[in-house]
Amino acid sequence: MDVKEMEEMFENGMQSVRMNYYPPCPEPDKVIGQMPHSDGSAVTILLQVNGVQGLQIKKDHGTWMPVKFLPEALVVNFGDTVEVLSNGLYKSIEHRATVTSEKERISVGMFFNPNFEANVGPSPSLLGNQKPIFKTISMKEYVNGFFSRRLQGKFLDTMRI
Ligand SMILES: O=C(O)CCC(=O)C(=O)O
Ligand SMILES: [Fe+2]
Repeated sequence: MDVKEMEEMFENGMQSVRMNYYPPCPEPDKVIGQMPHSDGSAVTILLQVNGVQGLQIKKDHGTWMPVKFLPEALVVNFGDTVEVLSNGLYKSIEHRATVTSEKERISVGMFFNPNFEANVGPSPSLLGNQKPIFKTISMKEYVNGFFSRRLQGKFLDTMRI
């Protein structure tokens, strides 16, 4: 991606944090900590605070795979913004959080986003002569759209052409 284009988009970018507390549940199979979703961010960095496993990612065939907890490690994933920017080349991973019957679980997600002057759409410098598969919308519309729906599935599906 053209450096200038990236700088314009991400300089003074919006960062946000979500702190998740999942209490234990006597019947963990009947509940979900966090619904399946992909993040709206460009990049997410997740800290699993207290060593309890619970994050799962959706693999190609729709099967849920646990992400092994590694002490002192961060989990890094792409969100919808990178999938849109790359015109679908890099996928935002769908994930969910499960709970256990024994112990609470705590995680902290840091979300790295474009600034509010930016537009979110396929990057002109990456696109070349490919056909864009996503619409371009303002970051304000993107954030409003993302947060006015349930955290479920992939928000970028609403941007497909
Ligand atoms: O708790 C986790 O492991 C995942 C949290 C998450 O997906 C989020 O906050 O967006
Ligand atoms: Fe997430």
